[in-house]
Amino acid sequence: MDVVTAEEMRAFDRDTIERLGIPAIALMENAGRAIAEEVIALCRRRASEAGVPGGGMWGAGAGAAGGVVRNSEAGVPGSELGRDGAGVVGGEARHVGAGTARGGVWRNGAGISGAEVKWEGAGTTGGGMMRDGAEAAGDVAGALSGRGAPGFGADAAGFSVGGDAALTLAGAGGEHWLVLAGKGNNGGDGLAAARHLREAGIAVTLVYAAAPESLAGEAALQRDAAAAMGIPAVVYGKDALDLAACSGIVDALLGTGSAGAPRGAYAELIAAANASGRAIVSADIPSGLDADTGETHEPCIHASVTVCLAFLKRGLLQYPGAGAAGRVVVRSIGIPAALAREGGVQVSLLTPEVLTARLKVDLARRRSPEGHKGTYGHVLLAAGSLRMSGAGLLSARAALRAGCGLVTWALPEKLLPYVIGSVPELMLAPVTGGDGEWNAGTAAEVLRLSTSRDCTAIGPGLGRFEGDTEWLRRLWEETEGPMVIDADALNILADTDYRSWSRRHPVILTPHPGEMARLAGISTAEVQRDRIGLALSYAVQHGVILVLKGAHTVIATPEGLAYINITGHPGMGTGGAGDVLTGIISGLLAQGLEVDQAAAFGVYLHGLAGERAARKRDHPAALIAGDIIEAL
Ligand SMILES: NC(=O)C1=CN([C@@H]2O[C@H](COP(=O)(O)OP(=O)(O)OC[C@H]3O[C@@H](n4cnc5c(N)ncnc54)[C@H](OP(=O)(O)O)[C@@H]3O)[C@@H](O)[C@H]2O)[C@@H](O)CC1
Ligand SMILES: [K+]
Repeated sequence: MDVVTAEEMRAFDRDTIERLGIPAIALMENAGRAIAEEVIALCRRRASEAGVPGGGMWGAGAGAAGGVVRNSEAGVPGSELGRDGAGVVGGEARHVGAGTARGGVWRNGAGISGAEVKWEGAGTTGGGMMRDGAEAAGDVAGALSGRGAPGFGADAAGFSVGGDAALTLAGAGGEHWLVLAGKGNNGGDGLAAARHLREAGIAVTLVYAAAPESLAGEAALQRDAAAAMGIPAVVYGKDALDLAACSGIVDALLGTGSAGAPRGAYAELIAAANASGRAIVSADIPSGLDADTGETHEPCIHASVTVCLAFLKRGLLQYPGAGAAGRVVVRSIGIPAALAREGGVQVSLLTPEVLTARLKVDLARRRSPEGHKGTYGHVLLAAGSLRMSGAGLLSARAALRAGCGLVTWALPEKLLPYVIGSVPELMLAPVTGGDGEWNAGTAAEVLRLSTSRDCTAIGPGLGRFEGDTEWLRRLWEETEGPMVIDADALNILADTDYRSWSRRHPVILTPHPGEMARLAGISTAEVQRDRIGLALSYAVQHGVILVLKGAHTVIATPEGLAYINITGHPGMGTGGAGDVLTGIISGLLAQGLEVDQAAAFGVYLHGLAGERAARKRDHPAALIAGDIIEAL
């Protein structure tokens, strides 16, 4: 699934309209319909959660409306893993559930679902929508075909008629939605949605943020169509308005054309919508969100559902924006997906589909029936010091669990008596250093050890020492095969301009945001401001694969491509989890995966294992790094 910037989105809009000749109003109509369908799906979900058959939530719905958000924020029903309920819903997700542990998360509603998920069926969030829809359609067909009447079996009925299930809501009369419309095309999308909601029997009131006369182009056409249908409208600041007096709110104030913090009436409406406690469905992005960076301006809509149009926007994957978007549904509006490929979109969501189709990873990790330990590669790990020997142990064990044939752990010799036997499958290679710390003189020993190894991982628990820059420089320039650099080895790099160092083989850097800040010479807050943008520019400028860890880890390549991972959960913020990731990536490299494959697949597997491990605990916070290894 492609992830775009606002500028890329505008180019694809233009291309579709001008080159393919699809009228802009057709795209807006499709957008409006998609938004209306998701509003109706939300009404159905909360009705079924409240045990009200078919809807009719108005009144009792006040609590339930807010409840969709509050419950998922508390991890219920969003996920037993305590995620914030922010998921991404989209077509490729249908590959997710099949045969992977991801299905478990998915069932809890914190995963990916989407338009196409409807075909996937039971056990998914989207499947819930479809079940409702299918039943509705079936009811109509059943009634019309005479099913149930004596002498007419279902198969005997030769004629049936289905309804427009996704735009049908039983008990719609109990709903009243406000559509907050800005004066741009985002507002136009909301106005188109209002007509479909009205058609479904839902009471709708339009709330214009600006004078309706200020709307232009397609948005003005939508304004006139809504008026011609007699949909009631108020103008903010002119007419009386109580945002709490409704069962839900469509946020169509600002989309990808917005710039900076919401101003004037827009800001006031956003604040009032958030304060209303009602469920909010955002058109394209929550108003107040920076569509590219994920920064949330003050104020920014806190949506229950965001109906993202055509392509996933970067800002919906980056925190805090990802937290403000709620459940994200990516809906097609008639802009061909191929435009993203042709347009050179750099960023993809790391789905199983992307792993197999774009990165050519064998998710099944098939092993040769005649394979032996030599077939699956040998990792050399230079890690651990007296006070941080556990980091080395975790990395080494994770590499073994990731499936490599052999791991040799090079460690200061004083550690040997303490770690010997703790992982019997490991080979230990003590290097000189009486005090349990690394020293500059060990470079030659590590180099000797590395000659017959498939990859080298350096850093977990390494510590800093006199002459460490020259030590790392030698390993960087002289080790054969790919290299993974983590933890203190990253801090060594941060203290020098290593771009002048020569290297014939690829390197993967795995910084957490603090290490990234040191590498890039900026603050951690600046790193987090636009993780995707920073990871991409750093990877390209430094010629490395960069794994920027944290919520939604970014994997960026020197060729300027990035993958955003959404497996994992906040319980994985625990000491040693990064050491485990280094081990997994190294273990995959040793098995012959290319650096981009090993980095992306490693991050993905690490998150999945974290999810599996957390499910075995009473609470995800109880997770420790060793649990992740055992869940691999
Ligand atoms: N054919 C297409 O293009 C398609 C577009 N689509 C949809 O259109 C959306 C993009 O539409 P858009 O480009 O019209 O911009 P949009 O987000 O509605 O806002 C612009 C308006 O907001 C105003 N404004 C800006 N910043 C502001 C602020 N901070 N605070 C207050 N006001 C601010 C600005 O006013 P100005 O400052 O110029 O006076 C301007 O009037 C996109 O997200 C998707 O939903 C889809 O349907 C697919 C087809
Ligand atoms: K919006």
